[in-house]
Amino acid sequence: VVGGEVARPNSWPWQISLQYKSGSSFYHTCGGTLIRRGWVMTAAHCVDSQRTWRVVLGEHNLNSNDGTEQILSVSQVYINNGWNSNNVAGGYDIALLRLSSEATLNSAVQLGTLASANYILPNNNPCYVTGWGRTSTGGPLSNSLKQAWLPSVDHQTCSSSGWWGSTVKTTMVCAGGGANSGCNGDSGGPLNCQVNGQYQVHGVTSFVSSSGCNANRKPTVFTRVSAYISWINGIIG
Ligand SMILES: CC(C)c1ccc(NC(=O)[C@H](Cc2ccccc2)NC(=O)[C@H](CCCC[NH3+])NC(=O)C(F)(F)F)cc1
Repeated sequence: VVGGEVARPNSWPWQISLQYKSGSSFYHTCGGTLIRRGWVMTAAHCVDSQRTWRVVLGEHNLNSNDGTEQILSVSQVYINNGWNSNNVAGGYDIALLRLSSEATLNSAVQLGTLASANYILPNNNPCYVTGWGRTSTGGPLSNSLKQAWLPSVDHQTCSSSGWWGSTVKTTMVCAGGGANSGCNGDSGGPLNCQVNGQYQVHGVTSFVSSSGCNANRKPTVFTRVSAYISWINGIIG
């Protein structure tokens, strides 16, 4: 997350850290959202390689024991069939992870509320991007979970010339476009938007401009969760 601030610990209790094993250690690579006690939603581009994954719930500082963490392994990865790892602009950047056991829900670990099927955010809807991703283009990951104010940008604006043009599809959500943005390592995490006074998950962090995470008029682009509700329900039942 570029800009914004360190979040109050566990204030986004559905945010997870997706980590891969290398040698005898695990490393943060992406974010995700706990959507059922045994299921996590993330980006397809996070899990389209063969690795050993684990999910950390109730996490705040990646490098210290907060006392609220729950570490669960991943038993199955379901990548949307439309995903093409050679074309992030094609969309379908969404995947579900079946956990090996169920999370214990408490004040630090809660389920995210998904957007309603087919719901389209109005322009400039209040949203926050959250994650442990780079804090500047090419910079380091954040040790602690960060949040940044990132109002939605409607498709008409986001797909206009000077913005993303036809790279952005209607199955995506744009947010930001100024000094704040998501960045590498935030992938797969939630775009948390306030609808009817409740924070709901409307996006899965997908891509930013290769000329820089917070490039002007290149909002962070998210998979539009409301376009995939029936796919999600078909898998998790
Ligand atoms: C033209 C279109 C097909 C397109 C292709 C690629 C990108 N962006 C990218 O590829 C930038 C590159 C980058 C590196 C370092 C710093 C900033 C940006 N990376 C990204 O946007 C990666 C996902 C890449 C998916 C494909 N492997 N996502 C993210 O970093 C995140 F966190 F924002 F979700 C954007 C658009």
